[in-house]
Amino acid sequence: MTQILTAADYRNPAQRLVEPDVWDFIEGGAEDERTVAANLRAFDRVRLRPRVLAGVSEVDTAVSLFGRDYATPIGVAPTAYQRLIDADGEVATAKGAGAAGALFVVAMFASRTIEDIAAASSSGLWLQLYWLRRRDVLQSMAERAEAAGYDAIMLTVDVPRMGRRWRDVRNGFTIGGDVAAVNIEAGVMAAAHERDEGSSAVARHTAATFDPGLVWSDLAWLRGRTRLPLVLKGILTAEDATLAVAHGADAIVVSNHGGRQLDGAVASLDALAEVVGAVGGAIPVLLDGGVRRGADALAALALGAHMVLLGRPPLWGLAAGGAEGVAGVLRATTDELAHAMALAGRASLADLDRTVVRNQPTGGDA
Ligand SMILES: Cc1cc2nc3c(=O)[nH]c(=O)nc-3n(C[C@H](O)[C@H](O)[C@H](O)COP(=O)(O)O)c2cc1C
Ligand SMILES: O=C(O)C(=O)c1ccccc1
Repeated sequence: MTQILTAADYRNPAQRLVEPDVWDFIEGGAEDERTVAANLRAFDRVRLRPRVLAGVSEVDTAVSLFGRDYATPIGVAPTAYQRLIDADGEVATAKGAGAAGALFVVAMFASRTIEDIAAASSSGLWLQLYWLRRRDVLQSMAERAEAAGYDAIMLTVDVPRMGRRWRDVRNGFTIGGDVAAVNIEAGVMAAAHERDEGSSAVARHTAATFDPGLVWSDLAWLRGRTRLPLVLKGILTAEDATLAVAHGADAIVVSNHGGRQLDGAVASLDALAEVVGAVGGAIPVLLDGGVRRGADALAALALGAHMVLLGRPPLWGLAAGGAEGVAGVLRATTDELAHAMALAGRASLADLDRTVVRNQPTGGDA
């Protein structure tokens, strides 16, 4: 029995506790999973430049965003169907994130209601949406989020179609039993639940319900239907970062969807500098993909991220220990961040800048 000291320590217990096909759904990525690997490798390449005699008796990881204070800049990325791995699902995740003082982004395909999750939360919540053909469903979900006290809408823009996740196809993966996307009318979802050789449940979701015709000018429609800040998730280039700012995004997330969409896409960390450069401080930039330890968060924050989000690690925590496990993952990584900040001679997040990270000789994922 390994002691649980780090976020990664939740991974093996989690794998033992979930069904193999659910494990593959969580861990898997698109096609050859090269971008999954690249996200992790990019952090492994980072080398830090510690400063000394910097007075680090108090180290502060507090950050605020959209008017809300957080104890940590490490939050929980949106992941669908959390009841696949815990009976309480997103309600447990909300409790865990709240206990750690962390942001939790609730997925459109959550398996608990927007309102039940809000009732369990003591921290900031955002609601993630995909661009559905049924815009009335988008509008009503945005309205429900606003009424339930969510702080922002996050529109995921890197899924015009679902990435090909061969593990799920080979497993004939389906979402079933008593797990469902309870915030979306059953009629909208019907096609997603039919079994089909050569496809997977998640691929059928997109084919049946997502609108791949989404273009920049469509964003004004959503903008006009919610007072909440609008965050775009899935930006990897300076060009799109510039367009996001021009079209009124309130924040963007540098993300390749955890390597689950375009296999071969650039690692999130490797895309961060060009995106931050293009945004030029106009709006906050967040990052997800491959953040596993506090030092990873430190590197991303130093390169200009305002917050980082964890996708798979909170699911390991949720599977292994419910709300406590989610809080454990967030606390372990936040504690590592504070520790790394002290040893790097930077006592607050405001002290983190590019001088924390040594320039990479190759400058990318070579
Ligand atoms: C099981 C699983 C389900 C996901 N579901 C969604 C989703 O519904 N919406 C979304 O925008 N991103 C989704 N993502 C992507 C995550 O939000 C995030 O971008 C990614 O997991 C970050 O990478 P990491 O897992 O390496 O931390 C999902 C990721 C996983 C692993
Ligand atoms: O976005 C994802 O990665 C994902 O796995 C998913 C699954 C079901 C519905 C929507 C997204």
